[in-house]
Amino acid sequence: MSEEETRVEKGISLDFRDRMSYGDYLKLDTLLAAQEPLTKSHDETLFIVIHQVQELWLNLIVHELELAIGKLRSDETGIAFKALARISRVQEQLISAWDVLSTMTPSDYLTFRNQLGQSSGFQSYQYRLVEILLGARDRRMLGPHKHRPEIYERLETAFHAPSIYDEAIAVVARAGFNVPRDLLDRDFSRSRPSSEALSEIWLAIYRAPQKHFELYELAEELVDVEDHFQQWRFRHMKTVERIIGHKTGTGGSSGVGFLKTALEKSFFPELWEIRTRL
Ligand code: HEM
Ligand SMILES: N[C@@H](CC(=O)c1ccccc1NC=O)C(=O)O
Repeated sequence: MSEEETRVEKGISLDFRDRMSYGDYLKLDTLLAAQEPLTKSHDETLFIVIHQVQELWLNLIVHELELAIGKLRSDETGIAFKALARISRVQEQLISAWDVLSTMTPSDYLTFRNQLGQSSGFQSYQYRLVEILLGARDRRMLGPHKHRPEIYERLETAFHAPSIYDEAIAVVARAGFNVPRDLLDRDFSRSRPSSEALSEIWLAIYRAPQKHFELYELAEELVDVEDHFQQWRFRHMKTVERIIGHKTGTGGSSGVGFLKTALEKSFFPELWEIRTRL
């Protein structure tokens, strides 16, 4: 073994020129060149970084959700649980990022808000994809992505496929519960009303957790993810109120009023509804 090879083996190579380096591997030049404020406003850098960090975490959430959906389908529930637990931890990061953005005051934001034109969070396709993978089925939300065919197709594909909740319900059916056929064989692109039959099944699982431990754990992992999702929505709404009050949004909505109505949406209604009845 040459002297250089021995050094590499010990992890102390001194010659980095033609080897993979930290910056190359992480594409840091690209990553750190991606903060290009449109104004000289000091706080615009914070605004850009917060959004970029959120999009990076959303990317990981999509990656983990797609894994979890596939693993539930093949009854590898342990791997799906691990992915769902990781998603919850990532969501904690997303939620605490609002604390950083809250250091921006209304007057700070108004120094560059005009430059944002009509762009808004409505155009975050990763956020929309996460909602769709969790089970949201509101076709109107695809509209802002029509001009980007590849992204639109990805959203459409997820829109027509079973969500994580649809797959969880199929796991429950395969475990022997009498899930109505119309919940299993259905047009997954349609939202469905809350199902009393499904609530009864979750009630049975929650009343005998030891007997159905895997399903009970699955349900609680899902509740954790929705709980965190709602916390994110709430912190977004409150941060927006704190920064722009009740001004209308750049995306054309009423602003805070719209964000408050989004708080009423639930991905897994039966899992929340049964809690009163236990
Ligand atoms: C100063 C900070 C922010 C303000 C004032 C703000 C304001 C708004 C408003 C008013 C809306 C409604 C759409 C509209 O009419 O514009 C909206 C939607 C949205 N915003 Fe923000 N936002 C801020 C920061 C963020 C950040 C950091 C993210 C993270 C990626 C984000 C993601 C979203 C998403 C995903 C939506 C769509 C929500 C839905 O359809 O339910 N926003 N935002
Ligand atoms: N909707 C915001 C603008 C906004 O927040 C925004 C603009 C451009 C890129 C990302 C944004 N963030 C999320 O809504 C506003 O009405 O001030």
